[in-house]
Amino acid sequence: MKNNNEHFFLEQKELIDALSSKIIANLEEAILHKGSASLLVSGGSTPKPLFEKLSSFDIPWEKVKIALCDERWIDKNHKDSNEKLVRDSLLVNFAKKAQFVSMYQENINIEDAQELCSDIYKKELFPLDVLILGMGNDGHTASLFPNNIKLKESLETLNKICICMKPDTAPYERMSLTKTAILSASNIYLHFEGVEKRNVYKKVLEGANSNDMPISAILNQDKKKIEVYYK
Ligand SMILES: O=C(O)[C@H](O)[C@@H](O)[C@H](O)[C@H](O)COP(=O)(O)O
Repeated sequence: MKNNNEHFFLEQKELIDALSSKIIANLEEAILHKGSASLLVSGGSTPKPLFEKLSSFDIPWEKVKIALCDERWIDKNHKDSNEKLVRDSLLVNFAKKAQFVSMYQENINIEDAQELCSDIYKKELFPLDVLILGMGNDGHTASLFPNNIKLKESLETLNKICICMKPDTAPYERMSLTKTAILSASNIYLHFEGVEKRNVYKKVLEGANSNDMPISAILNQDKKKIEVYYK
């Protein structure tokens, strides 16, 4: 693997302790240097314990803006909404004071919302300080899905920050950061757990095609070093 740093753990607790400490250190450094920080997180089931741990650190969260790498285009109160997950598990404890910047825009067609989301992210969150990606068993990351009609554009565009995609293999239309936007972040983490995902990761290390496994486009590049935390 090109530039990346791997951190393998046998226990979830060890992984969460190590990853959360790194993220908190990045946020504190950004706050020290710029007076504020942005933290971009992913949804799904893996990050919940990490979110809970992060929320327990007593840092100046009022100077931190939190947002999503990708969102399902459903009501904010829907059980599968990533915003709901973040509000319920990260914007609690000390992190209650952080500001959340929504990706989901109510009553707007997802196609029409691409530009609006890009503008909001540019104004509120850029430059991105810390970004955490997850990975699916099919090799998707954020909402960049394999063999999708919009995948090529999402991996190649240099101008767009947000792009919408309708996965063939997962429910709901999604809004996602593009590859360019993801790689613009100063500190990029990939967090995954379990044997199936370790097998996907192995295929990516062997050079899997990014059309089949979009995470390959993030890991197999020379622009940014990715910190990979896994068990
Ligand atoms: O909204 C989403 O679905 C995500 O942001 C997605 O990219 C996620 O990180 C992976 O699908 C892993 O999800 P799990 O942790 O549930 O396996």
